[in-house]
Amino acid sequence: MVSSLMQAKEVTKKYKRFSLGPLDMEVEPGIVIGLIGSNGSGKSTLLRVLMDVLKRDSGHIKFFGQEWHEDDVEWKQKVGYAGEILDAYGFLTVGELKDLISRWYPSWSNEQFETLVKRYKIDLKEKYRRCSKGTQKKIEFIFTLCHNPSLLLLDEPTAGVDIVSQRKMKEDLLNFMEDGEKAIVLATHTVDEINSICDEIVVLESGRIIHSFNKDEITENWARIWTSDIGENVKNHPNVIQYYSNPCQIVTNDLDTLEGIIQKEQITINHMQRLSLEEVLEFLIDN
Ligand SMILES: Nc1ncnc2c1ncn2[C@@H]1O[C@H](COP(=O)(O)OP(=O)(O)OP(=O)(O)O)[C@@H](O)[C@H]1O
Repeated sequence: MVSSLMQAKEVTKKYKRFSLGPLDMEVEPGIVIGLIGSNGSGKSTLLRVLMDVLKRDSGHIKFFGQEWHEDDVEWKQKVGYAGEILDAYGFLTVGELKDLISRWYPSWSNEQFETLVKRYKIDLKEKYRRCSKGTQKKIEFIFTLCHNPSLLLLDEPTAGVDIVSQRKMKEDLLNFMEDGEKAIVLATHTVDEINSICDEIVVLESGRIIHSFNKDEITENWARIWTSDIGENVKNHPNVIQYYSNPCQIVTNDLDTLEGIIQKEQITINHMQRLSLEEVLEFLIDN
């Protein structure tokens, strides 16, 4: 088993008014990474650069332990990428698209394709461009799964998808992860997806990774504490994310450390509550 399915080092991409990176990222087997950030923070650009759909300006990217030559296709055949790249083939029916795409993958499974087409109720005779946005998302999702990839890079795969299909997609992603050797990078704005699928969370802001956390660590360490008072040492502590003075309330990203500091300052803790994942994500994206 390779120790790293994808490794990016010092990767950059510059547009006229936006720069991605320099950025390091590693994807290990068995891990689902939720890539989050406000609109325009660079999530799609990052996935496109990783997939070589968009040429990077500098940096190194390895897939499956190797730095591939740009003409090599072997690594691309082991990665499932959903990033709205099928629009150019919109004049084809879904069935014709499948004929085209399947030829490119030696490990393509028609059986799995047929199962998923039934599961998501896709009409193979419909032209791709005539499919609704949500249906196009489902079709792209199906294509990413049918060639037995080891790594999925998914750009908001459930955006615009009906709730029943969203649930099915979540189930399919959890099944995909079952053998513990695969991985997913999932750009998403959906807290429920992060909650139910992701193990790690990477936060992008203005093209840079500003946080990278294990999800369980977040929910253990972030808390809101109501106190009798707030001294300067507490206010200025690096683990205090926000405070209010009336009534005294502190938001921290390290509960153990803050409890120690508060005790040392002889301040009384009146009440304490762990933050929900949603609240923490709002702080991470907003600050
Ligand atoms: N072809 C392009 N030319 C110039 N700038 C671009 C191009 N494509 C994207 N950008 C800019 O790059 C920045 C990042 O865009 P990107 O689509 O990667 O963000 P995102 O985090 O995926 O956003 P969202 O959550 O809205 O999908 C934006 O400021 C966008 O305007």
